[in-house]
Amino acid sequence: MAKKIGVTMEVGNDGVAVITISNPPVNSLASQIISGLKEKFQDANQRSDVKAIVLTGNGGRFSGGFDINVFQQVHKTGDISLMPEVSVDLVCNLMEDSRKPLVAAVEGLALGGGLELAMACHARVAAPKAQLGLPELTLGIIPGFGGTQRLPRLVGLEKGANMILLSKSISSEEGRKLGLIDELVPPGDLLTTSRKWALDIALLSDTAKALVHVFFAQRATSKVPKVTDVGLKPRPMKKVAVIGGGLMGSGIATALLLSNIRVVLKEINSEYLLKGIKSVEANLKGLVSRGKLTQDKASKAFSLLKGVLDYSEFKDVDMVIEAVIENIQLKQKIFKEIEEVCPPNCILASNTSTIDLNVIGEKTNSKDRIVGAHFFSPAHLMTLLEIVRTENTSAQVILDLMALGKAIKKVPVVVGNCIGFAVNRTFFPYSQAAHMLVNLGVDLFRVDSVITSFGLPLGPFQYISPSCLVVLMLGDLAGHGIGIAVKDIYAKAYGDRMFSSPLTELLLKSGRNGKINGRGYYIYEKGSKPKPDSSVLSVVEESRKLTNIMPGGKPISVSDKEIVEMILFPVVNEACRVLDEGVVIRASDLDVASVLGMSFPSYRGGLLFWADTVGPKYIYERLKRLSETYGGFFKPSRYLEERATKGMLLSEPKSSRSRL
Ligand SMILES: CCCCCCCCCCCCC[C@H](O)CC(=O)SCCNC(=O)CCNC(=O)[C@H](O)C(C)(C)COP(=O)(O)OP(=O)(O)OC[C@H]1O[C@@H](n2cnc3c(N)ncnc32)[C@H](O)[C@@H]1OP(=O)(O)O
Repeated sequence: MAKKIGVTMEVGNDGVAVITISNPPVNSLASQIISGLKEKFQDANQRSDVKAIVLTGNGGRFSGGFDINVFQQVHKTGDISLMPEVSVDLVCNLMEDSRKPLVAAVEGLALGGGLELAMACHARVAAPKAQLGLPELTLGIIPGFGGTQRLPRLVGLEKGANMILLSKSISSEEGRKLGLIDELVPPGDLLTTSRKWALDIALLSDTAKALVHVFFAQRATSKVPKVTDVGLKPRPMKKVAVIGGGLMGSGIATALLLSNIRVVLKEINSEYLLKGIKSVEANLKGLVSRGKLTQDKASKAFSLLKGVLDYSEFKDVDMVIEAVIENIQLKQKIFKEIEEVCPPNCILASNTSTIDLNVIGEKTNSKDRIVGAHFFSPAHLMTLLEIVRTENTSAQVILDLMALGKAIKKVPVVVGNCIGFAVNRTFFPYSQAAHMLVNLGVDLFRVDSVITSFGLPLGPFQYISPSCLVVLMLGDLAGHGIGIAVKDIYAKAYGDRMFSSPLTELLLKSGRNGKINGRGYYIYEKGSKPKPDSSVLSVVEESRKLTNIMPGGKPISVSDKEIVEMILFPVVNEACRVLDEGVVIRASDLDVASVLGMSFPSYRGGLLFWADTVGPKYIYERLKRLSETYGGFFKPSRYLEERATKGMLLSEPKSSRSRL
């Protein structure tokens, strides 16, 4: 059968034009191939439906280089005009200067002009064991498609010169190591990966879309209807009192001091007060040692701190931030006291992450001044500040706290008052789902590994939601005793969709309280990475016996993708309820909060942006099937069902305004 010679172009639904060289057996660059390439590149650059271009060779070979027969003809005839003009108009103008990204998909071999064409592309994806080289000197010529310039820039001058002067080829594996090849994939994935690369370079990638979304979403958080658009001006916050010098209180105090705000730190006795002051000092020292703060600035900040054991310094404070333990009675007592001792316009804020603010302020007559200032631990480092408003909180107070948040380099996100507010409420199913999977027989270290591969910095068993008091079954980092303390509060509010696992209690009973005492699911030793503690598996087995949810007593078999879905889809589901109840002003606020508060990968755009890329319909159907198998924990929310069935995105604004 006559061999098919030519250059073809196919444009896929993804907008990628695949240009293929066909000239068996080595796809040598004969004159008609070169003219064909010129024509296709011009066409691809002109077509509006083409977003990016992939160049490849037919028959498992990219190209063996320029057609040596032409050289032979020139030798015979002396007619140099037989040499097609290629370097400038093809390689430079049409390829390197292409307005659209151009990726070479290299298989088999790319030699001489073949490799030179590949190097004129913006990136190169190769299959294993491809032969790459510039053997022109074996023909008595030098590389004429720009290879003498591009190869050394890609692999370094020494290696490049060596390859050219010795006509030495390398494999695509070595090319990957040297930077000549950008990604190595199996032959079957070559075109798919090359297309993705081409689109990524075109900045049409999901990653680019996600990060641009987060950029604008973060700026949108400063627009709060009826607060920032009614002509109010924020009042200066020169002196702030922090009640409670524990982990959160000392972190909050540090954040305030770093922005030159005078801080009065109150504790109940001198021992706790000294501890709190030492914690602030340690926070500042830590910043200095990490080069984030000069010693002078640290000393100046520390000089603005005053420790007290009573309210004598409260008479001229602009704001009080309560940061004591999550005890309702204690908080109510404190709020009653500060209402009496503070100026009448002083803002009365609580750092609570769990308790209803209306309950906290129950014994006061200052409902308009009560607000949540929910920091995330470590409070002097984490940038998210949830500003929790009740239906009584005044716009001025919200505006003042937003301004203070910005002044101390936080990203304030205004949210509504419910158990867990926005982030903690949304993410409480995160750890519970992980615990369910482990009780269903899935290896807990695998769960952590899958979730970190998805993009969260730590898995649910090592992770802690940064506010320290967030989700019911906390990871090692916060200490498991805390998680149990808030469990009942969540159970009361969201009991219909919770999974209760004895694993945390069993872990505590076995003397493992997480990083606090060096052992949790992992072993923590100073200076080394946490190591999975295989001895914890006996505790896991005990939990599995108690919950007895493994079908037929046998561990379930799930793929990594299913693990991600079983853990994050319930989180998306709860986010839908948060949207439905108007706890956030807009979906993108929750994206920002998920990224800054839970370290959800920003390159996925935040929780709801990611969910919309997965597709509400798919999420709804998966949760429906999971709820049929595993019960109400996965039951799709009304909002999700509605959006899925109407083909709407989760992030599309509700017709009715949020309750904020
Ligand atoms: C003299 C003119 C003066 C003017 C000079 C001005 C300079 C301006 C230059 C402009 C363009 C320059 C572009 C570039 O820089 C120059 C080049 O690309 S030169 C070519 C570089 N490539 C090579 O040297 C590769 C040579 N080929 C091989 O090494 C091997 O063939 C292979 C590719 C590794 C495959 O090996 P095998 O699988 O063993 O197969 P064979 O070797 O048997 O070959 C099969 C078959 O293909 C023919 N063939 C191979 N390569 C070419 C080729 N590049 N052009 C034409 N034909 C080629 C080979 O002859 C066999 O043919 P068959 O015998 O089956 O008919």
